[in-house]
Formats: sequence, structure tokens, C-alpha cells
Amino acid sequence: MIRAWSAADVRAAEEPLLAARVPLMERASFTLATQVVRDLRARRTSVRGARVALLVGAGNNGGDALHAGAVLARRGAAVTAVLTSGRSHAGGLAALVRAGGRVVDLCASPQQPASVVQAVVQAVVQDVAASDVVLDGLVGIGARGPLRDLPADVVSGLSALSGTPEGDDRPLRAQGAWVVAVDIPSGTGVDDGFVGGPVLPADRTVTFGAAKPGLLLPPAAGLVGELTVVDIGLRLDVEPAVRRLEAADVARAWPVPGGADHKYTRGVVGVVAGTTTYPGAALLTTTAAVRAGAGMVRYRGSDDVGRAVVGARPEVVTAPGRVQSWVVGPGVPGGPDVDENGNDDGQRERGRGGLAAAAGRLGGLAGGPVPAVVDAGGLDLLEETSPPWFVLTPHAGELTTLLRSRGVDVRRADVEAEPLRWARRAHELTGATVLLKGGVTVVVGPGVAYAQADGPGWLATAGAGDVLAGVLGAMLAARSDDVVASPALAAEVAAAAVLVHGRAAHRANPGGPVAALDVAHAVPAEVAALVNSA
Ligand SMILES: NC(=O)C1=CN([C@@H]2O[C@H](COP(=O)(O)OP(=O)(O)OC[C@H]3O[C@@H](n4cnc5c(N)ncnc54)[C@H](O)[C@@H]3O)[C@@H](O)[C@H]2O)[C@@H](O)CC1
Ligand SMILES: [K+]
Repeated sequence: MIRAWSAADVRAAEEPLLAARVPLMERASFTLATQVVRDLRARRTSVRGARVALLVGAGNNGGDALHAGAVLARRGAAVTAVLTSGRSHAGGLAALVRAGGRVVDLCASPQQPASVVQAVVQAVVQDVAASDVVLDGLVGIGARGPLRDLPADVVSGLSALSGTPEGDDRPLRAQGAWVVAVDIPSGTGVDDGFVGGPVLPADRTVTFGAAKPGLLLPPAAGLVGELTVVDIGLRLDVEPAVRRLEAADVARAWPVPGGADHKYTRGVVGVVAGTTTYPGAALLTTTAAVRAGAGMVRYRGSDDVGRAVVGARPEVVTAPGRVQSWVVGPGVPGGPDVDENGNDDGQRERGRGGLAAAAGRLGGLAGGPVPAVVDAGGLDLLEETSPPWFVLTPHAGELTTLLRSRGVDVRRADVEAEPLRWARRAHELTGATVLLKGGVTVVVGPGVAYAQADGPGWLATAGAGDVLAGVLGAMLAARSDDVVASPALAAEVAAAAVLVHGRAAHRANPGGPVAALDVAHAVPAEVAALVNSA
């Protein structure tokens, strides 16, 4: 698991070590330099003679870059530091100069007219782009807001370089430079992943002490490249702000059935999905639940769609009965669609019934409480508040609608700019666990947040959400009682489902397009690979 702590928590953990004169910056910068050497070698560039540009800001982040530059210069690299602030880390600067590094100070003549400064910046930008490696040490965890002043000008200049292919978001790749962000890509929100101005996308981010939330969260997560966490000896005893599950975590927690298990201990998934107009969602959701190892899948819908489901997956039953998790809503019309089409095949009524049972509001034969996945049209069927064992699975547009229906003035662009913030708001307002789908999927439950980046971009395709709902339904059914008993567990299971779904998409067709049903069919082999690696 990757755990990420806020800037404040990291600073608090640094304090006792700094007080004890532990050389944290030396540790950090030496490991940074070592990583750069590894990257250069991997790129078949010898360290001796390699051109290294350091983008240096006012604080200790620039100090890290300067010290790392000094290490590289001592090993024969041609290092140039570009100072973007009137004050740079004195020790780092002295070390670099001692090691033979070159310094270009953009603030050397503060009285120069802006046009001259801009011309100098442009010239420097060309030089930087011609380097083998660029270290971004403009700002780290001391940053406030988007980049401004000269750091912003330099990054904007690099981003606007000619020769960058249209649509390529990594301006220096075309020039052959490898960008290493020091601690964070400068300009990204350390704690929230917000990107409100220019950022130089990194090929690698070397972060110190612990990951920071912004490195895992969208949209900043897309600018981080490969993430390397360097242990500098910090002790972080508080709960992390954001977590990311890795394959080993999911493998360890997977409920592998034993000899005494039967379909009811494995878990029965009740699915209310699809209508005669949208039967595909019913097929995808039930197939995914079956393929993810549900003890049994019970489809609830019209006779016509039920026949199609059983035709495709004879394992599915259509009779009512015991259920250990509900999946409500894929392919079920919501709000305006219902008014237009009139007919929903009675799915909304069945969905309400499933959710009432899942909330424990029916009792008796209906059973419950049990976990529920609430997707698409199911989101319209929620009561004012829900228990944490309900996992809502909106995309950004659906989350916006959900929030607006509860009086929050928010637009889709806001949700996309700060997914964690708005997913958390939806969790606070509804009480449910919220899984906000995207290239990086954010999950928020009571006291916990996960950010999962497991799937390829190809996974953004119709029906992929139905498959996720089915996989998650099966995983919740397998741990039904535990999920109801421990409020934060639904979020962990949901994050694990996102991981399985994303990895199954890679497995379905590595490096190429995937159809939703192919993802469902790749789930068993992915689960086998996971549990066999545990
Ligand atoms: N405390 C320590 O001993 C350690 C600190 N480390 C490094 O130090 C960094 C934190 O250093 P600092 O606290 O000095 O802060 P930073 O180096 O992150 O930068 C803060 C400075 O940047 C300027 N600045 C802030 N926001 C800006 C913006 N939006 N645009 C342009 N300039 C802006 C301000 O002048 C401020 O002084 C960490 O990210 C890490 O790289 C590491 O060396 C590990 C040990
Ligand atoms: K940085």
C-alpha cells in the first residue's frame, strides 16, 4: 500500500529529526542524485558529460536540487542551475559551485525591464530543453498556490516549446530530456492534487519521507510519472490522508474459499440492472459478478431481460430470495430519462426494494442489512442519507447531479478539478461510501480515502462501469457481514475492486483497446494471478 501524508504531517515528523541535527537534506538529495544516475544509465546516457539542468526555487526544495546537482557534478555531469528567486538555498548553491556546477541567475539584475527578463527566460528555456535531465526543484511542500513569478514563466516557457507534438502533454519528451520532479511536480497541490497553473509534467517524481496526497490524487497524479518514495527516517504515527492499494494488499485480503464454503458463505449478489431498452447493462453486470467469484447471482428485472441474462450466463437465477449484496442501477434510467421514456420495466421499484433491504429497513425474509453498490440510475433512488456500507459509484457528471440535488452549487468542471474534495462532500452529505470513477478513481468512506490508478486509458468505454459494479458487488457479498460491521471497510473493498477491474483491463488486451465484456472475462485470470502471488 502506498500511504500519503499531508504537508503538515510530514513537517511535524521532520521536526524532531531536524532538532536532533539529522542531515535530512543530505539524505534526500543524495538519494535523489542516485536515482538520477540510475535513470541516466537506463536511458543509456553516461553520467560523465551528461547535461543536467536544475530549476531552483527559493526554498529547501531548490536546496535538494542544488545538493543533488553537486553530487552529479562531482561524478562528471555538466550541471547548470537556473536560479528563479533572489534567494536560493545558500548551502546547496555553495556545494554546487564547489563541485564545478554552472549557475544562471535569472534574478541577477532585478532592475531589468520585463521584456529583457522574458528574452533571457526564453534563451534559458532552450538550454534547459536541450539537457539530458531536468530536475524540477522550484517548489516543494512549502508551496502556496499555483506557480507564480519567474518559476511560472520558466515552466510556461518550457510547456510552450516548439516541436512538441500536438496533444502531447510532456513538452520535454520530444526534446529527449528526462524530467525528475523533486518531492512534487512544482505547481501541483501538495495536499489536494489541484492544478491551477503551469506544471512541468515529470517522468519521475522522487518524494521524501512519504508520499504526499497530491501525488496520488487527480488531476496532479497524471503529472507525477513514476513515483519513487525515499525513506529519510521520518516516523509518521498519524493516519495517512490518502491510501493507494497495491496488488499485494488485494491478494492478501482476497476471500479464497475453503472446503467448508458454499454459495451462501461465498455470497449472493442481487442485481437490479438494465431494462428492455438497455439490456446490455444487465448482461455486463451479472457476467462480471459471476466472473469475480460470486457464490450466486440473482438477477431482478423484466422477464425478457432475465431470459437474455440466463441465456448468456446460465449460472444466474431470476427468482427472488436471499441476497448478501445488492447492485442497483446500471442501465436503469434515472431522472429525466424516465420522464422521456416513461417505461423503466419496474426497475426503479425493484431498485428501491433492494436498497431498502440493504439498509436493513425491511427485515424479516428480505434479510439485511447488507452492502449495496449504487450506480447510474440507482443514485436517483437514494434516501436522504445512506449507511456507509452503500457504495455509490458515480462518474464526475453523476456526482455533480447528486451534489446539486442536495443543494450544493457545483459544476462538473469543479468536480474534475478537485475530485477528492467533492467525493468527500458527497460522503458527508449522504453518509454513503463514495467511489468517484475516473482515470484515477477516488474512494471516500468514514475517515478514509483511496486513490487508485490501475486501469489503462482504454478502459474509458461504455459498459466498463457496469462491469466494475458487478465485480464490486461480488466482492462485497463475500464479506457482507464484515462490511456492515466496520464502517471503513466498504471503501477498502471498493478500492480493491477498482484495482482488480483496472488490472483485468490491462490483462484483457495489453496496450490496446478493451471492450467491457472482455474486461469481465479477464477477471478470473486476474484474481487467480493475484491470489497465487500472495
Ligand atoms: N525540512 C527539511 O529539512 C527537509 C526539506 N526537504 C525539502 O524541502 C522542501 C520544503 O522546503 P521549504 O519549506 O523551504 O519550501 P519550498 O522549497 O517548497 O518552497 C517554498 C518557497 O517557495 C516560494 N514559493 C511558495 N509558493 C510559491 C509559488 N506558488 N510560486 C513560486 N514560488 C513559491 C516561497 O518563496 C517559499 O519560500 C520539501 O519539499 C523538500 O524538497 C527535504 O530536503 C527533506 C528535508
Ligand atoms: K519540485
